[in-house]
Amino acid sequence: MGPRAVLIGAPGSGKSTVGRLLAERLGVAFRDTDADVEAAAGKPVSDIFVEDGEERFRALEAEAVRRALAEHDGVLSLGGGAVLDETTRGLLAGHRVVYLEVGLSQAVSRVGLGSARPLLVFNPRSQLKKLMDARRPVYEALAVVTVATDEREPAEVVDEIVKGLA
Ligand SMILES: Nc1ncnc2c1ncn2[C@@H]1O[C@H](COP(=O)(O)OP(=O)(O)O)[C@@H](O)[C@H]1O
Ligand SMILES: O=C(O)C1=C[C@@H](OP(=O)(O)O)[C@@H](O)[C@H](O)C1
Ligand SMILES: [Mg+2]
Repeated sequence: MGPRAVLIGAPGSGKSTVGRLLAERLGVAFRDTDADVEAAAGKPVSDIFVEDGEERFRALEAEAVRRALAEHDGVLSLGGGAVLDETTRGLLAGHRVVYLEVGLSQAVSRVGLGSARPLLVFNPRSQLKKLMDARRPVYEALAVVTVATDEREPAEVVDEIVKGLA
C-alpha cells in the first residue's frame, strides 16, 4: 500500500511541519527520514555532515527512505536532498509523491540564518538558490501532486494536499 503521502521539496518548503499536520488530519502516523537517519546514526544531521561527510549522510538517507517506503503507511516527509539518489527516485515511482513548492524568499526566511541545515550555513540565500534551481526539475518529475506554499499557512497547505490526493 505504501505511505498515504510522501512529501518532497526544498528545505523550507514545509515538508516536516506540513507532514506532521497532514498526518494528524488523516489520523495516521508521521515519519520524517531526517529523524530516522538521526536515530540510526545516534547524532544530529549537522554532526553527521561534519564528522562523517555528506556522502555518508546520503547513504544513511537512501536506506532510511527505502525502509520507510516499504514499511510506513502514514505520511512520510523526506529530506530535501533525498531525491538526488537515483535508486530513491526509482523507488518513489508509483507512490503518492507531493511536491511542496516554495519561492526563494520564503524559503530563505523560513530556514532562517543560524540554520541547523549544514548545506545552508554559509551564504544561505545563494546556496538555496543553487540547490533549488538544480533540483526543481527533479521534484517536478517525481510529483503526482504539486502544492504552492508561498503566502499559505501550513493548515492551508494541508487542505490543498488533501484535495490534490482525493
Ligand atoms: N506554509 C508555511 N508558512 C509559514 N512558515 C512555514 C510554512 N511551512 C513551514 N514553515 C516554517 O518554516 C520552517 C521550516 O519548515 P520545515 O517544515 O522544517 O521545512 P522542511 O522540512 O521542508 O525543510 C519552520 O520554522 C516552519 O514552522
Ligand atoms: O536539502 C538537503 O540537501 C538537506 C535537507 C535537510 O532536510 P529538510 O529539507 O527537511 O530541511 C536535511 O536532510 C539535510 O540538511 C540536507
Ligand atoms: Mg524537514
